[in-house]
Amino acid sequence: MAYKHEDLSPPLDSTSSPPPLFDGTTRLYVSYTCPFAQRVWITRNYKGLQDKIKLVPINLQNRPAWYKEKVYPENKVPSLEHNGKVIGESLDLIKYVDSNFEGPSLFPTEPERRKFGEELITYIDTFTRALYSSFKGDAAKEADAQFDYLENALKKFDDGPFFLGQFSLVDIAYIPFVERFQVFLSEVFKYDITAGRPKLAAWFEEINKIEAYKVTKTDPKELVEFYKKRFLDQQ
Ligand SMILES: N[C@@H](CCC(=O)N[C@@H](CS)C(=O)NCC(=O)O)C(=O)O
Repeated sequence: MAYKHEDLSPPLDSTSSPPPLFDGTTRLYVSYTCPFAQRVWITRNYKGLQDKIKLVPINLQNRPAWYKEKVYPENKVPSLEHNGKVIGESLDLIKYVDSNFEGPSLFPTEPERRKFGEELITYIDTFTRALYSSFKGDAAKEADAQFDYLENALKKFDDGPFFLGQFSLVDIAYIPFVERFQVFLSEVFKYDITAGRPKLAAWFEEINKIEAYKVTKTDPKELVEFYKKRFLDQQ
């Protein structure tokens, strides 16, 4: 199926009025640069739900007060307005969107693949935390350990280039963070995450061909500036 192109609307800020909340429209609130929101955005795109789930971008730096007051008291993105409720947490949301909407299934049925998929999804917080906290220390050493872990995981099922063979929620959970680490490690530490890791190289190449993901990618220059300030205290 051809990928359906959509124009992205500008983020809503403190001067914007709220959408007509709870009118039966399903809305996915995101920030275009948030890796957690990106997971749900990719899932929605891959399942071809552009017309069923309306994307509502929020400017997190200048947030509309109604977002916390009327939509999501946690005041974070992503959140999903569906069937009169609002739910959050990206890892729960990708499963929710996969199970409750039409489109290709993004989690296998075979028990061994499901179990491995759950393990990899559980590991992701360890993966991201270890890398973020290494930026002020030995980033290359930690990157070696974390990307070797992914390289090994990619060896488990060899009937496709993805973690569970075919493209799944596991790839979607990791890619927003791998995208950012790839850019930052390469730019600041001259570290190539795919060097000596053929499985990871193939995974990264294949995922970068997926239109549903490509349209969600973050601007690398802005990312480097943002991460330098946030993790290295550099202006
Ligand atoms: N555990 C949450 C994390 C979401 C999150 O931290 N989102 C950030 C943007 S990337 C946010 O909304 N931050 C605003 C805030 O914490 O006030 C998830 O997986 O959805």
